[in-house]
Amino acid sequence: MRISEHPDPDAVAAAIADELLGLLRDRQRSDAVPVVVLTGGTGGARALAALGAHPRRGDVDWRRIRFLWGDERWVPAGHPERNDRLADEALFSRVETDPALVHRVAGSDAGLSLEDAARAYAELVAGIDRIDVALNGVGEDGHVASLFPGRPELLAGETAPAALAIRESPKPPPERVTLALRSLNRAERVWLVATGAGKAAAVARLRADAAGGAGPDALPAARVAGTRETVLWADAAALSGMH
Ligand SMILES: O=C(O)[C@H](O)[C@@H](O)[C@H](O)[C@H](O)COP(=O)(O)O
Repeated sequence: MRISEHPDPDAVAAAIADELLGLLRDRQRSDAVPVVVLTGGTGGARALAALGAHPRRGDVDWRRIRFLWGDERWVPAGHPERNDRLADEALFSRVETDPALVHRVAGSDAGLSLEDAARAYAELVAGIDRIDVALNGVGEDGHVASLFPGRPELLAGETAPAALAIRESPKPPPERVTLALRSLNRAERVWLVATGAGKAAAVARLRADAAGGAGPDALPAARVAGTRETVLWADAAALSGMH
């Protein structure tokens, strides 16, 4: 795991936006349609805002980028608590995307059960053959997406569905759809985002878990790793737990 340390949360977001733009531009230069998995949370929101405000956002064709979400809250489409709403407000309002490539999880008002929505998303994700970057905010308990410590979803191995229904989430709202670990781990690059002193304990533990081989009892944030790279984007406060 590479650690990219920055002075504060805005500097972390700016650095992620810079690197992501460069990656998207390089992939499009080789005629690819890059695939990015977005995240919720304040870290994710700041990164999206930095992207949407980036002076070089015009260097990429946003209509030729495929977007997924690492997780989504089971609330109606357009609800303020939706993770895709963060992207709508911070980024998609500033660039032109192709809605057919923006893969939103069904809203709880779509007439599907939570399980059916998770199954539908799993089928969609299973059909995507390459994921370039998966952005993951890290929770204070070391969760990523809606994969929380000690939950059975973490034990679901390679035979698990690509996306899962989550009930009784310790982080409200209680019901969510999340990508499974194995889906996040298909990403070439897994980028973890953690800022603030509140994340210091989780960051210290995830670094130790990752260094120790990230067995089944490791934090969820330690169990995600890109096939090409894993980067922890953090500020000094979140990294303060190791000194
Ligand atoms: O749906 C969600 O809540 C997010 O996807 C979640 O995984 C988030 O990224 C972490 O909880 C970190 O959130 P903060 O960056 O706000 O601490």
